[in-house]
Amino acid sequence: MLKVPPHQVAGHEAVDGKLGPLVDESGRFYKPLQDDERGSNEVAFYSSLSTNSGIPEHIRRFFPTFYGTQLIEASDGSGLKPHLVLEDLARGQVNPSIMDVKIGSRTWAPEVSQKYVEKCLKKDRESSSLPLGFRISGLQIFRNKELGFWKPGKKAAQKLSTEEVKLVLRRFVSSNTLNDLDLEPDCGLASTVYGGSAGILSQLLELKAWFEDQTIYHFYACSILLVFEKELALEGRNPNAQIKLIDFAHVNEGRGVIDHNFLGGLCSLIKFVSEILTAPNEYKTEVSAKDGQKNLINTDNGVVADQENLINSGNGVVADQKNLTNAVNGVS
Ligand SMILES: Nc1ncnc2c1ncn2[C@@H]1O[C@H](COP(=O)(O)OP(=O)(O)OP(=O)(O)O)[C@@H](O)[C@H]1O
Ligand SMILES: O=P(O)(O)O[C@@H]1[C@H](O)[C@H](O)[C@@H](OP(=O)(O)O)[C@H](OP(=O)(O)O)[C@H]1O
Repeated sequence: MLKVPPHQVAGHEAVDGKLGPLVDESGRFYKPLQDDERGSNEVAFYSSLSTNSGIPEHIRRFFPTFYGTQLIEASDGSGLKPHLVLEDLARGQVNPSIMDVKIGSRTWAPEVSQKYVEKCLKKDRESSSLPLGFRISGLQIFRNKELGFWKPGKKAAQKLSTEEVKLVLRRFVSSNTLNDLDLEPDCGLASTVYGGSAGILSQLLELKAWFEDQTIYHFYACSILLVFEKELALEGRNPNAQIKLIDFAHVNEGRGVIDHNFLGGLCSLIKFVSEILTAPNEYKTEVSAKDGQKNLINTDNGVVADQENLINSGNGVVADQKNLTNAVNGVS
């Protein structure tokens, strides 16, 4: 039986009669091919990845397993449609915390139309993509069984300012239950999730080492998905923290040139994650130095003006505007 992915955090969604991905019980994720060249590009990328002997084995694990394409009933009722068949990265996870981080300060490939450049540039400007080289496309953070997930709307997630992105990266690995009384995230799970030889930082560094050398592909508008099971981390067990690259509709040939756009964004993400490990309390200092809530709320890109999207969190976690503002800013 195909169903809407229970843990999708960004991208096109199979809701309200729209076209989006589906999952089955055997652990497969079916992503519909978009009718334009984005669909064929993504198939071409996965096919090339499967056959390219230049990709080291330890790097292949950062990509979802690809099982080809299949005609299945599309979620929008339009009938049979070709779908990419991928490994479901949330399979077997009970309450996964997930963050989709779109890498690169520039999200369009060369030789696209001026209209498309303008569309992307607008989003890059309105998000942290330009200043940071990446943006959070969407996320969910498990709080606890009673409260469920903290899942801000996609639009609001994408408009987080630099300070808010730093806060959310801390919040992602915090063990406090993230309600409006939390003054700041405790980063209690940082060493288990971000740190250690199998942790997210170590994986990001491994990926970076490949990007410092590889000239096969240029990954425009591609994301790194960060996933882990918070409940396992809280129990002191291995939280299965992993990073995976997803969304290859805009991958181009590298033609002997390193992917400096992706590499720059990856280094920027690595820097923030490293800082959380070395100085988990630094955010507290920044907040007080900036007169706390007032300055953080009045961000220059209007995150808090987008309250409606944040409140409409899909699973009703954020109950009201006040909680939301506090949730985003980490202040009460
Ligand atoms: N293989 C996978 N397994 C589980 N979840 C996935 C997988 N691939 C993608 N997702 C989920 O779906 C979301 C969207 O994925 P993706 O970016 O590939 O779709 P998209 O519709 O092309 O997105 P966009 O509109 O941003 O281009 C991700 O944020 C993630 O939550
Ligand atoms: O992140 P959001 O707000 O969901 O917005 C989507 C996101 O920017 C995708 O990257 C984009 O697809 P491309 O990158 O492939 O252009 C898609 O365009 P679309 O609506 O034209 O499919 C947008 O709707």
